[in-house]
Amino acid sequence: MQTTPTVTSPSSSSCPSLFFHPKLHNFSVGVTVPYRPRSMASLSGIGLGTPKAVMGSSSSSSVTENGVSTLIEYVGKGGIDAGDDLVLLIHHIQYACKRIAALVASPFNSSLAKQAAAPAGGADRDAPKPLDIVSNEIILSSLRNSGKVAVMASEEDDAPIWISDDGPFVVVTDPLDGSRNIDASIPTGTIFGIYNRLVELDHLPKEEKAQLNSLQSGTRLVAAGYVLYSSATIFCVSFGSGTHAFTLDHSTGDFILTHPSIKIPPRGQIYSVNDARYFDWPEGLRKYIDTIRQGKGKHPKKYSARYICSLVADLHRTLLYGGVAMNPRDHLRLVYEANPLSFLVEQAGGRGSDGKNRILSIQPVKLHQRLPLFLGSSEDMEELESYGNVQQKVNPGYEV
Ligand SMILES: O=P(O)(O)OC[C@H]1O[C@](O)(COP(=O)(O)O)[C@@H](O)[C@@H]1O
Repeated sequence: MQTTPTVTSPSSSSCPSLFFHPKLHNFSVGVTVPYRPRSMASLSGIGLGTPKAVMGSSSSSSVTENGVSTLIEYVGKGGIDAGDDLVLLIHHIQYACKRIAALVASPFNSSLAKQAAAPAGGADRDAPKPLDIVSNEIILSSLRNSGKVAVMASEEDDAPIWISDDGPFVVVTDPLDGSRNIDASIPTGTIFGIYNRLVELDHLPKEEKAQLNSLQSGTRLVAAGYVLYSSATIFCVSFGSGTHAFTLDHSTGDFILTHPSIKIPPRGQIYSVNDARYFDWPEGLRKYIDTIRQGKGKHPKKYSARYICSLVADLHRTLLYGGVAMNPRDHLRLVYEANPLSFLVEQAGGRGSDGKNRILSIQPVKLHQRLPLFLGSSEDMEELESYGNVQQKVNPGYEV
């Protein structure tokens, strides 16, 4: 029998002391404490410009006199002023993600990374691993502690969990994506999307309103983000005005704005797909990949392949370098993977599609709905879709 490791609440003394915790630091909404880096020397030369240059013209400055902005300053009153409720929620999400970052990197948790016990009839490559379950518990406890969440819908739970009647937000999440490769220290990530609670559904039974609140269309996202656990821990987020990435400064426990207003290049030179599946692909997708590999597409350069097999990591690279990241079979989930990531890509100037339709305009009908996913540079996406038949219908199930 598989035992689920217990997760202590963030307020317990087992929290790594390195990390900022709202309760321990007497966090109170509305009070903005300017970030004071411990050592400015360690921050010089990281490419942070003047406040205006850092924030772009559409946002008010969220950068302190030191020229450095933390995630919390960015969302707070000195920055985009996302509202006290959302600031508090983001505070708790970033705290949870710092705990997950510590967990996936810890030498003491290698047993947690192992595959879940194989069920009778063979191993299920999609079965949750203990680290998935612990990460889910970490996120859930942070959302509960925020007091700002009505419902959490997670990849790891069969149904959404109703948390609080008066929480203003709904959170959808994949707590630890890419965990199948974690034994080899491959990058992993947390994905989340935030919606407003639909107050018009308040009168419904909990189960029903939990479900309907979680099935909101991606066009209604208030914010979305991912946290990449890799050589750096990166919190990439959008509140509907650009996509911005913050890198964890391990010396202070703060996420520092390092990639303001990310603009995905309109055209890249990289495609990202599991091309061992080539012979299960439809004609259109084969032709597209064959064409760009040979430099015979609209961009007269030979494309390179990169595939980590970890969605957050593959998307992060695509956002920065351009190109297209895809999983053409019905594998990735609309609600807590495709929608939040498409929101981020669109906010960076790119596109998210199932090969035919814009992801954000697809109405979810069930929580764990799967679909083909294509994310990337606008020109690459347009060229890909022009091949028509790019969705992989053959889905035999793959062992690895
Ligand atoms: O086996 P495929 O089709 O290459 O799928 C790999 C994809 O599956 C994922 O591991 C997600 O699958 P899970 O949500 O089941 O963990 C992604 O991180 C990765 O991009």
